[in-house]
Amino acid sequence: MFSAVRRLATVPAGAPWALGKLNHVAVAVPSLEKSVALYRDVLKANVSEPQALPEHGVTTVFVNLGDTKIELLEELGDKSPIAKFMEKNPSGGMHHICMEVSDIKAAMQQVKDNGIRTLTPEPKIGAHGKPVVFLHPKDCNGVLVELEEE
Ligand SMILES: CC[C@@H](C(=O)O)C(=O)SCCNC(=O)CCNC(=O)[C@H](O)C(C)(C)COP(=O)(O)OP(=O)(O)OC[C@H]1O[C@@H](n2cnc3c(N)ncnc32)[C@H](O)[C@@H]1OP(=O)(O)O
Ligand SMILES: [Co+2]
Repeated sequence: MFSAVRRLATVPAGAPWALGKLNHVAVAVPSLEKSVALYRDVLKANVSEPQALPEHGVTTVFVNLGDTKIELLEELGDKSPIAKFMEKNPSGGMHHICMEVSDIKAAMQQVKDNGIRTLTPEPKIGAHGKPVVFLHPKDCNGVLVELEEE
């Protein structure tokens, strides 16, 4: 937590945690292969290898864009959290944004104190091996928000 705080926005005196940069914008897609062809072959972006994350019900590919990323998400398994979204948006669409926080438990407490629902009671380990939590889109202006501890 302490080394991360140095990289993040200045923590105001007395504040237990700080919001950092935009880590990624996630796009749910029907075919990772076709999306990778767009970003890697047409747009010439630096693109990671696919990573299957069965515990999250998705396979991810990261498009590296300097200091931030696009996360491409494809459904994995029969209980994928993006299944309904893909039914509603068969050609894909913007799925969530992910912002960094210096202390995820403190950030969760703060959002809960402000009536914002977290989608799990505890953080999970996300695609970068760091703790992540999602906030309900209905409490965040219609946007699904992921917080990642850095
Ligand atoms: C790889 C790990 C990690 C990382 O490290 O980066 C990831 O990013 S994993 C990504 C996939 N995982 C998740 O998205 C987990 C959190 N999401 C969920 O738990 C669910 O997707 C959800 C947000 C609770 C939605 O559940 P769902 O069953 O799809 O739909 P509902 O119909 O119950 O939705 C309720 C309501 O919310 C609207 N909605 C749903 N998804 C989104 C969205 N992505 N953006 C904005 N709004 C969304 C949905 O339309 C419903 O609204 P109404 O139709 O008005 O009722
Ligand atoms: Co994400």
